[in-house]
Amino acid sequence: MTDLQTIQINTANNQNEVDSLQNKNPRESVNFEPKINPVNNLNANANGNGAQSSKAIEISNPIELTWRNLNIDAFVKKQVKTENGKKKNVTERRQILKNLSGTLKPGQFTAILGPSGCGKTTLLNFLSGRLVANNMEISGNLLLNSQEITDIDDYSNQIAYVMQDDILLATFTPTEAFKFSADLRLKNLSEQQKMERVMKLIKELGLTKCKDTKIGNAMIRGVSGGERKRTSIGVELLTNPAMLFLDEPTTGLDSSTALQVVELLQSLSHKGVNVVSTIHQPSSEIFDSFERLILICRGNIIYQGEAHKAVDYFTAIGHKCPDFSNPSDYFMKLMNEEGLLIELMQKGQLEIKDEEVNAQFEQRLELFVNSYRGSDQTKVLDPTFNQSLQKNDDSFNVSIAKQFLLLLKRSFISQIRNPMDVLMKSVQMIIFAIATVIVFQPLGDGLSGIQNRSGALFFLATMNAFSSIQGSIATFSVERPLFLRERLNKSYSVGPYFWGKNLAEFPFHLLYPILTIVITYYSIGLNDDAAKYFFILCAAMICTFFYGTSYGLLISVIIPKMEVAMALVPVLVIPFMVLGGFFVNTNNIPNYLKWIEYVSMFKYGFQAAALNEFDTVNFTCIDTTTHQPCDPLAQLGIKESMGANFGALIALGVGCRVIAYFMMHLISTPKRPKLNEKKQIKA
Ligand SMILES: Nc1ncnc2c1ncn2[C@@H]1O[C@H](COP(=O)(O)OP(=O)(O)OP(=O)(O)O)[C@@H](O)[C@H]1O
Repeated sequence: MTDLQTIQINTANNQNEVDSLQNKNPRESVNFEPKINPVNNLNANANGNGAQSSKAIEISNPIELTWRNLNIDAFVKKQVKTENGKKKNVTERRQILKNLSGTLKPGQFTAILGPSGCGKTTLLNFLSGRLVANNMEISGNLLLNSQEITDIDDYSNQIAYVMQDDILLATFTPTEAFKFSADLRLKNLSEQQKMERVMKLIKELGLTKCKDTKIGNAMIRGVSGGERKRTSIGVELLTNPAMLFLDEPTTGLDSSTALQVVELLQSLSHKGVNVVSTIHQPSSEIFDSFERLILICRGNIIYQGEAHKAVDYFTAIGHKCPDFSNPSDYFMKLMNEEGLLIELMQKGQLEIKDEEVNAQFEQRLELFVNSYRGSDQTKVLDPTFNQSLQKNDDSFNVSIAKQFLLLLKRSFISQIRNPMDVLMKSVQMIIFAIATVIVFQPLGDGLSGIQNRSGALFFLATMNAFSSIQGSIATFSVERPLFLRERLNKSYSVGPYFWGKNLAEFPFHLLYPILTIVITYYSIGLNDDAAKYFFILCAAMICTFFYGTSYGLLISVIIPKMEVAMALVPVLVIPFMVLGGFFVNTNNIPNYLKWIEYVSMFKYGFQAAALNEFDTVNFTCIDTTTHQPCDPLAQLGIKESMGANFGALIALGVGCRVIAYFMMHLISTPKRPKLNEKKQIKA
């Protein structure tokens, strides 16, 4: 690498630096020397030495992102009263971002600040290609290295996004999380190169101390909040993105951890990454580490430029930040109606009305917007880079087969690393099985024998169906954010995830039903004429469990919130149970409810179990209606054969999984509003 290519970027306004970047071969990798590297300092502390680590982050194609006259409107429905006093639904256009122009340059750390609801997240999500909404209209121009583009998503392999919440697999360590991401996304590197990159990144991010500690969650004790955030950032840095977006990365962290994270972002920018972050309530130390600052107020930019010049700028327009106070706190007060109200009250205006405060705030905002538009800040927003960038090809990084193997392995490891989960479910099943033994043993003979056997078998089917549905909802609901994040990253396709997950969970889906039958079968005295009856009941309960997990998976894919899905379980399951052939004789079910009976996992599970049980057991009782020996199967109204019951359980289970698979596709490819596409809105 030539000296010219090893550049320290501080501000891209320096024309020499811009020229050198533009003239270099785009395929060649530039290793941006950090001006300061607090992460290495962190490292040095963690490792007890000051050795400089070699760099894992090398930016090959710097990205400069520019937007002009950007307007984002949302169409929202609201109710209004008509002249005759009636209520009417109308659709209102609400301006979220108002004619914004701006630029984000490589080698800079830009912070976006503004009060809640001002449009920070909307801007960040639009610029990163993550804006998801079907009620938005967007107009304006978007330029990437001076080239007009229509969709930033076409360049998503050069852009990374770190969400506000750290969505990581709790049972994995930072090393494993990085390695998994590297295996999926870095197909051109050998195993050794991938491992080297992972280890370098761990070092650069100051994660050496906790590299083999589980990431953890509320249930599993794991790494600290700051380490988790740095792991989240690291997972996105593995692909050497030229641009990094972060949504409120310091939220929920204590001040010193937040500062460490911001210092990490600063050091990344010094390596050439274009770092952009929304930040909530930065301390003055954090504010000092911003290079560029964008202040947004009610959808308008009111400051865009070097962060350290912001205080002087606002002083010049009549708003001096008091000495020794945090500039970001002061700006937040300026951009907030409540801030103005406090100001007015401090000046003795105690009786001021809300409308008056709002009017004064509007005046203040107008002053800010006009001053900004007339200032030098708007004169330096033109693009300065013109190095061409390659669009993504649509292929995944590794083959579908490799994705499947990696996801299968991860799912399996995640299951066995969660012994508490397996233990809790097993204990639950054991308790239910013991309860069955206590209640139903001995089963007896005659009419009561038939009743007890039917009851015991229906209880076994119910136990397996309920626990499988609830377990499946809990599993996917917890995994859902991770699945969505990885899908947004284009890490893998839905198929490998789906098959990997299903296959990894399969052994556990055998374990629970077998456990219940092993405990109950001989203890309560079910059909012991031949061993095959034991195995057939096991198979019937496994198929019931399979259908239950499939149905639970479908519920959890359709209903995003686990609490809601769990709360709805009784409504979504009890009808199947009531019409499952035990409580109501199948001959008595009205036609319009028959469809519930036909898809009931309780019905087929119970019927298969009953056919198995009553195949050979003879009862010493006489049916009072027919005056014939009792025929339990006829009494229960069972018409389907054993094969039909097994077939129905498997077919319905597969059906639910197929629908769940397509729903997974749907939820992980959300609709994004297109730039300059007019929206047809019904009045
Ligand atoms: N799809 C949408 N439909 C209607 N209004 C929306 C939509 N998305 C965002 N908004 C509104 O746009 C405004 C800006 O939202 P945004 O999430 O960008 O704010 P923010 O500055 O990030 O706020 P916070 O700091 O609280 O997250 C808010 O008033 C929000 O209610």
